[in-house]
Amino acid sequence: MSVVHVIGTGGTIASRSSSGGATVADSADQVLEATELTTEVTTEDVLHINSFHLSFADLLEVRAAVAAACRRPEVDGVVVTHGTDTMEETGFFLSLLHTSEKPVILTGAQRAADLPDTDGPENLRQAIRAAGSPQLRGAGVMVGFDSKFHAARHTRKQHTLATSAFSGGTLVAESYQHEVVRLATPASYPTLSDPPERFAKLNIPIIDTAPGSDANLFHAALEHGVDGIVLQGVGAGNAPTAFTAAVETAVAEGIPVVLATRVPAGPVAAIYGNGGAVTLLEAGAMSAQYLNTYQARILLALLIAHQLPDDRLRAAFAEQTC
Ligand SMILES: NC(=O)C[C@H](N)C(=O)O
Repeated sequence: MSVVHVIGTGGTIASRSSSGGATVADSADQVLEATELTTEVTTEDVLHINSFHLSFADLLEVRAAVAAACRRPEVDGVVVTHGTDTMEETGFFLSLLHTSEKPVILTGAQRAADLPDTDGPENLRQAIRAAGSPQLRGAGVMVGFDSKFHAARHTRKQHTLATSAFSGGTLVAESYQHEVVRLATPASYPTLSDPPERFAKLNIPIIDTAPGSDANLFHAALEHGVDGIVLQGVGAGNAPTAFTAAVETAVAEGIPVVLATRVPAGPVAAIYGNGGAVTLLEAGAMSAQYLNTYQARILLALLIAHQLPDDRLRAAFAEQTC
C-alpha cells in the first residue's frame, strides 16, 4: 500500500464559519478525517493560516517540510493542503526547487469545511490517491482540484468561487472515480537550489500599469528600498512613457526589473517602441516571457536570494520560453 504524507497549511479546506467570516480552524488530521480514506497517510501541520497571509518565510517552511517528506523512503508522494488564493505562488515556488521523483500535489477547497457542500474532502481524497499513484511518479509539483491535476507552472486561480477554480498549467492527470489517469508530462525546466534565509526578507512589489498611470508608485518603491520590481504592463508588455525612465533609474541603482503582462495568456513580446516592451527592455527590464506576473515574481525572488549576477538573472528569465 502506498504512503502519502499530508502537510497542512490552513486555507478554506481547514476553515469553519464564525461570526467574523470563515477562519482557519482544523488541523491536518481533522481535514483528513473528513475523507474517510483508508490509504496509509501521515500528517503534519506546518502553517495554520489563510493563504492571503502567506509570507516568503512561510514558503521556506513549506518547502522544508516537502523536502523532508520526499526524503523519507516509505513516502510515495506528498499532498499540501493550502488556501487557494496564493496556491499558484506556493506551487510554482516548490516546483522551482523540486528534484524528487515523488509527486507533490497542492489542494484545498473553495467551500469551508463546515458547509454541507464543501469540496475539501473530495479534493483531498483525489489528491491523496494521485500522490500515491505510481502513474504520477516524476510528474513534479501539481495543483489538484476537481479531479484535475495541473502542473504548477502557469496554473492560476481563475475563479473566485467556482469549485473548478484552477487551470493554465499542463493538465498532467485526471482522476475518474478510483483511477488516476496520466495524460501528459510537463516540460522540464532547470531547478534552483534551496534559497538562503535572506529569501524570507525580500521585498519585491508588483507595480501595475493602466490608462493614465504615472510612474510615481514605481519611484516611491525605489525610495522605500526594494530588492526587485515586477512591472505589470498591458498587452504584450507595454506601459505609459513615464515607466521607461523609472526602469532606467531602477536598473542604474542595481534593482532588477522584470516586465510581465496583465494579459492571461501569451508571452511578453518586443513589438512597440515609445514606452512599449521594446523601450522597456532597452531600458534594462528583463522579459518575464511566458511567466505570469505572480510566478515571475517568485522566480525573481529566488534568483535575488541566491545573489546571482545580472547576467545569470537574465539567463534564467531567457529560459522561460513556454
Ligand atoms: N479558498 C480558499 O482557500 C481561499 C482562502 N481565502 C485562502 O486562500 O486561504
